[in-house]
Amino acid sequence: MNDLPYEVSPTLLIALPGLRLYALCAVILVIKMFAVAMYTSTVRMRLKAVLNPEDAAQFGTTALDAEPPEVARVLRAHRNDLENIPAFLILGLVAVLLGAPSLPLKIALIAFTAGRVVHSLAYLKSMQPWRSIGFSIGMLSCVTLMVLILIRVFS
Ligand SMILES: N[C@@H](CCC(=O)N[C@@H](CS)C(=O)NCC(=O)O)C(=O)O
Repeated sequence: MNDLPYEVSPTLLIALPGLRLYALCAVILVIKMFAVAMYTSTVRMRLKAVLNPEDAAQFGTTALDAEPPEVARVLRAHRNDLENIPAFLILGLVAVLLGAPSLPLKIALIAFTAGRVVHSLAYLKSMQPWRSIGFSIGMLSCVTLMVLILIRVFS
C-alpha cells in the first residue's frame, strides 16, 4: 500500500518506453565513473603520489603539496563527469517518466552515454578533438532531453 490515491504498478512502470534503456545507461555511466576513480588510485600508487600525510606514511613516502600532472589529468576527467552526468541522470529519468517520444528519447540516452565514454577515454589518452566531440555530444543530448521535457510540460 502507498499514500497515493491510486496504485503504482511496477509492471506499468517497466513498460514505460525508454525506462530499461535509461537504467542500462545509468549503470554504464556509474561504472565508468567508478572506473575513473579507481584509475586515479592506480596512477597514485604507481607514482607514489599522495597529498594526505597518512597516505604518504602508508606508502613510505612524503606527502606532496600539489598533484603531479598525471594525477591532475585523471582528476579533471572525473570532475568533468561530475559536471555533466548528474544532470543527465535527472533529465533522463524525468523525460522517461513524462512519456517523452520514444525515438528521440532513446537516441539522446544512447548518445549521451557513448559521448561520455568517448570523453573519458579521450581525456585520459590526451586525444583532441575527440574529448571536445564527446563532451559536445553529451551536451547536445542533454539539450534534447530538456526540449523533450519542456514539450511535455507545456502540451
Ligand atoms: N569546466 C569545464 C567546462 C567546459 C567543458 O566541460 N569542456 C570540455 C570540452 S573541451 C572539457 O573536457 N573540459 C576540460 C575539463 O573540464 O577539464 C572546463 O573548465 O573546461
